[in-house]
Amino acid sequence: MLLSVDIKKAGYSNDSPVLKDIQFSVDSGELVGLIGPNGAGKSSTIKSILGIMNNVKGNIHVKEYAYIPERPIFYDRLTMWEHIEFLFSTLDRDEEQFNLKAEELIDLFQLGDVVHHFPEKFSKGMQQKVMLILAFLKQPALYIIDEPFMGLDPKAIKKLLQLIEKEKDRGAGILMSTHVLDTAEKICDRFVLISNGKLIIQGTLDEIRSKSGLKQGSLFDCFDLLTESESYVR
Ligand SMILES: Nc1ncnc2c1ncn2[C@@H]1O[C@H](COP(=O)(O)OP(=O)(O)OP(=O)(O)O)[C@@H](O)[C@H]1O
Repeated sequence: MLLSVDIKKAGYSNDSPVLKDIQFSVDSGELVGLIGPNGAGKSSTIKSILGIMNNVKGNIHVKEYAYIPERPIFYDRLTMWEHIEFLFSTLDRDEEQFNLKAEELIDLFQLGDVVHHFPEKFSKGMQQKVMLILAFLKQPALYIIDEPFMGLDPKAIKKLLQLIEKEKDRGAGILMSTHVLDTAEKICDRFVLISNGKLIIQGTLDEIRSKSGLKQGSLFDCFDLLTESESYVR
């Protein structure tokens, strides 16, 4: 198991939890989609896993990971290549192979012309590509990816999906939060649906279809139905 989450309660302050009873796991070779409406608690779940949420009750076990945030963050005085060199200095890898892989990824995302520029000055999509390059260079056991599809152009998305497939074949696990349900439906092995800080349902698309009574439904149809009935319960 690369990630196991058992959150009893978590919140930004002690007295008002934003997450309650959230349990799921990610195994080797799996892509798990973390989905839910705005404000459902996806980012808070990810923050709890990263250990940056102060008030978490429960148990979270996580193997070595790379986190790809929705809003990229860089060292403002380092060029893109210096970020790559810095990453190398933290890993125990063969330099020649690492640099070859770096060049391959830079070419793949067509950032060769700006390799010695500061990512701070890049467009949002270019910044996201740099984050992806750094994460895929690290080759961790687990990837935690926060909404990768919003800033990337369609070609970059296709390349990202190919990289994800390769990493799954290597045995990596991936937890990915997203609102892009038609893409999620095609690529995720399982889904964890949260709403109002609670786990509504989890499983494969077929399991979610049968639990929601929509045998032919799309992920969006199931999501729509399940989050609607959730608000009736409240
Ligand atoms: N820094 C914060 N301080 C206090 N409350 C917060 C903070 N960030 C988020 N929240 C609250 O936690 C709840 C869950 O928000 P979260 O950001 O986890 O949702 P999300 O599912 O990631 O939403 P979105 O799809 O809009 O990104 C919301 O009620 C939100 O108001």
